[in-house]
Amino acid sequence: MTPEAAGSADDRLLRALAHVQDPEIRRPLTELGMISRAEIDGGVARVQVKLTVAHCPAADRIRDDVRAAASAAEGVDEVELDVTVMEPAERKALVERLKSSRPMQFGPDTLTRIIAVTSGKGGVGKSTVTANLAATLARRGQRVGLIDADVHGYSIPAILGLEARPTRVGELMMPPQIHGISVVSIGMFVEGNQSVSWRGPMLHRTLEQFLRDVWWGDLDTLVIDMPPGTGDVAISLGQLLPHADVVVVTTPQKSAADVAERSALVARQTGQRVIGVVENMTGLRQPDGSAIEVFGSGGGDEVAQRLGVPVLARIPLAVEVRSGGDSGNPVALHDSPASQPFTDMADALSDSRKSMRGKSLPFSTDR
Ligand SMILES: Nc1ncnc2c1ncn2[C@@H]1O[C@H](COP(=O)(O)OP(=O)(O)OP(=O)(O)O)[C@@H](O)[C@H]1O
Repeated sequence: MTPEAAGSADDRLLRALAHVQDPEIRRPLTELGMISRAEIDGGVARVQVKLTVAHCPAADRIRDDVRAAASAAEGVDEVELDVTVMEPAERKALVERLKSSRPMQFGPDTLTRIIAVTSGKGGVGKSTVTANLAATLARRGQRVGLIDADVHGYSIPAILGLEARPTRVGELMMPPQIHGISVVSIGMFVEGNQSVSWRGPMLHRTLEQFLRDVWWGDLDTLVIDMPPGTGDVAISLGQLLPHADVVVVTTPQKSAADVAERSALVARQTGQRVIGVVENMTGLRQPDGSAIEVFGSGGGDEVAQRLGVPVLARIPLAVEVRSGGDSGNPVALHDSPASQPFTDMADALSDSRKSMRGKSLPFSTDR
């Protein structure tokens, strides 16, 4: 007899249900108090599920997963499922439990790798690079979170084809998921296509909330799309996440190198570790194999050299990269020549992680 099959029928049913996770909270329903009844009576499994909130976007998935798990339990021929919603006091108790189980989600000893993607100026493809990096890591089976902190140019939801907003469970926010990535964007908190004109303290509080009140679950990597430049958000995130790794995106244009270097220096001043440069919009490949250097050449090397870090990847201009972002299906979701540079970037980041472990770095401000 397998351990699963041991014990009373009700115990067996409960153990089978313990494999079902809440897709947003990413913990077993049994642990979250979401299974309020589980019994087997003459081959009929009667299960009561309590959703955390009414209109829970994950309700259908939870219902299907519970039904499948209960059906698979030994001695079950039929499943009767009753789906209700937690009482406010039950929800409050759950939120308290969740909060106390992770007092500092991304504190200095977090196991989550934090990668902040920054650039000197706008329009160099920082959001495109960030979204495609997140998609590449998610395709590799990583649990990936993405914060779109680009206040004035929030474009991550559009690039990923995401319209949903976070679900509130008491004081916690459950981030919507798309392509296997949990996403929170400043754009999800403003109506329509309005611009955000918040001042520093308001931005700081919002970022703090993203890190504290959003339930990210256990992430392997948290990727952050920073606003271009050296403004309030860069400083706030430097203070909130001094242990983040920073990647600088630039075009090959030499004139872009100065501003790109400045954004990296701000990151360093807050103690963040600049780990490399990504050169985007490198050459436009022609059918004969040659490339037109639309934005010149050498910008990535120039920034990398000044900062003393490697060029992690060079991403050519490609119609597929642009159209993937326009259609909400980033190119990195599929294997193709245009998605290969993002694979290279993810490999280089993983190598940089390995080579950094246990090493002290040549910059006094780096950790
Ligand atoms: N490698 C590429 N090939 C083709 N088009 C690209 C490439 N990278 C980015 N783009 C396109 O360039 C435009 C700007 O990209 P994106 O919005 O990612 O830039 P950004 O640096 O995040 O800008 P901002 O900081 O102003 O929000 C988009 O239309 C995007 O599709």
